[in-house]
Amino acid sequence: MILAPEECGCPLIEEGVSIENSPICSGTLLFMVLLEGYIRGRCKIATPCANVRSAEQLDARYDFIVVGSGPAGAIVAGRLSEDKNFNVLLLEAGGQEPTGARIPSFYRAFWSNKEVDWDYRTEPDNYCLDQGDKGCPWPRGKVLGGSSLLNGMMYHRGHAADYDDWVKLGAEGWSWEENLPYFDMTEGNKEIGTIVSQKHHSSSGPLPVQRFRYQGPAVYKLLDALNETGFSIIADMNDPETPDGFTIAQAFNDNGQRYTTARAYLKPKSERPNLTVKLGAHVTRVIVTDDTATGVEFIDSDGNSNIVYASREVILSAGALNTPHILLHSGIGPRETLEKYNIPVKADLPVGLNLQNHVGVTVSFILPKLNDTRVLDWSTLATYLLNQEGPMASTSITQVTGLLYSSLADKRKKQPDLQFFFNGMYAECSKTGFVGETIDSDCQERGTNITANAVALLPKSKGYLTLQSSDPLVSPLFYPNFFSHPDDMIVAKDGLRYLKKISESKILESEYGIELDPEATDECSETSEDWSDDWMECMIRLHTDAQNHQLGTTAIGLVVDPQLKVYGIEGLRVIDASVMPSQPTGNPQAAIMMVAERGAAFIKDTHS
Ligand SMILES: Cc1cc2nc3c(=O)[nH]c(=O)nc-3n(C[C@H](O)[C@H](O)[C@H](O)COP(=O)(O)OP(=O)(O)OC[C@H]3O[C@@H](n4cnc5c(N)ncnc54)[C@H](O)[C@@H]3O)c2cc1C
Repeated sequence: MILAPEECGCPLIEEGVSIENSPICSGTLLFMVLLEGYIRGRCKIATPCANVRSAEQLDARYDFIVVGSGPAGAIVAGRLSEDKNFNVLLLEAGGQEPTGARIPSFYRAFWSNKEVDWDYRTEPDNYCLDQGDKGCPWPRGKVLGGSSLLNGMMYHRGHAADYDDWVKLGAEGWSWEENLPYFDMTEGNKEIGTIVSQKHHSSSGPLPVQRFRYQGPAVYKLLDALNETGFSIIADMNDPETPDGFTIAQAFNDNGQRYTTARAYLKPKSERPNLTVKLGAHVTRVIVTDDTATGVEFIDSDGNSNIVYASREVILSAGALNTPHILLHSGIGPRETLEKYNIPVKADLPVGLNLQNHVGVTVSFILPKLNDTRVLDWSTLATYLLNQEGPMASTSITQVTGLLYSSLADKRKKQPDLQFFFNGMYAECSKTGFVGETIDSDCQERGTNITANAVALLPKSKGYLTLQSSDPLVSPLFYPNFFSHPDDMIVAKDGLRYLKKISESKILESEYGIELDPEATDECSETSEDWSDDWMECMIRLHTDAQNHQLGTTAIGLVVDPQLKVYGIEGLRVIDASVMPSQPTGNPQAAIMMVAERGAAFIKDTHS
């Protein structure tokens, strides 16, 4: 490993998965090996003194056991351990945060890497047909920081009407006004007064939020094209006065790096002796004795089974796909499922049902007037290493997003039901680091490839997850039932009509010569006219965009009460995306963090 000649204050430990063999940049490439060494050797990026370390030994008993260190679990463990009287254990199945994941432009680099991604897939049905019969990919972080280590970092609180919908679904006390102070508790916005207003943001929370340090010409060209097409360009998608339009999103990042809740809320043991973090601890079940959760069972990284007890509460924050899995193996779930797998029933509850996710469609375009060359090279790397600036400090055109109304939306509610994303031109891979290296050497004439997504934010289709084995280490089965409600298809097609308009912009035509990518559209274009109704349906089935915003699997009112306590079981709460009764209309991490702050406050109120 090549170390920078800086003094870090703590030893630089080589840990966490490397980007060298990332599927985005397949093969071991000398340039990427060198880059990995440079990144790990930079104190400002590796921050060895601030990192949380995994405990070697555990006590037999803690006051609280929190399962999962994603956006929710890290906040719960962090907040509870602020009280010196509480002894808190945080168990996380995954390992240390890879240093490379801090680089915004590498945000896709760890997807499908089984060392940091649960790498789930839905059961095959009539969607995501471009995946063959493999279902839709659902990346999920299995690592300190959870899915906030794999995500696009966009900061969005959703709209007031989203939370009014929660109240209607039984989440008493969870209205927009009641949630606002908890949104504020998490957010450390660094652009108040410049990009966004104090009225809708807070600067006092521990999680830094701001635009990426780098935008670049492609981002501004795209915004010009959107403007030309007639869409509003807004400064802040969290401002209720400008609910629809396109913007450069603010994101969870600081000093040119991704910032996870684990990094913001969990402290090294030296700073917080009452907080113990154990990595590589895969929790298999909650131990329930006489209707009370008394501890958990987990398998450690050596494959040994362990039990650890909780004097006060067990809190499940393993995410919307894994929390219900743990509950089912603990005997909490639909009786029929539990009996099928000979799991003694502790509480007959609809765990795993009500699975919801945003869903839409991906369209690929080529830009023949733009050379198919890599953004990452020696000069980009040098800029990043010196000042954490340049293309590596951003997610390229992915930082642009938009919220619009479909034909089915009720505009009076100021709750846009379509979101748009763009992908491509990332500084994420290079073989040699030479300026001008082409991406696809067989097809240099083709031009740069980008994709755009239109996503339904209030889908009416609901799915479920269930067990496929009595072995808790075997993943559950996911049946999202995408587009089972016909309205969702109408909304997705409206989204495609917007994308058509955008792709016809004069700016995109004159600057880039934009056209549909025949490789990704031919299958539909052979049977129907481009952008016709049939073509759109074909595209939606083939190139389904199954988002990563799963929630609702242990919803308030169904499985937990409004204080997030599991019905019928003492000492057990769920605090993560699972409890959200319906979708926020936007990226959900900010809302999940709000849920975590509220959940931690409920626990403190109960036990202080
Ligand atoms: C690719 C991708 C892009 C996204 N982009 C955005 C975005 O730009 N903005 C946004 O707001 N949201 C985004 N999201 C969504 C957001 O990241 C998730 O909704 C959020 O991370 C969920 O938080 P959580 O705490 O509920 O669960 P998770 O983040 O999934 O965390 C759960 C944690 O629990 C651990 N765990 C699970 N099972 C066990 C077990 N049995 N034992 C021990 N530990 C366990 C996991 O390893 C994980 O660390 C994206 C998600 C993905 C995957």
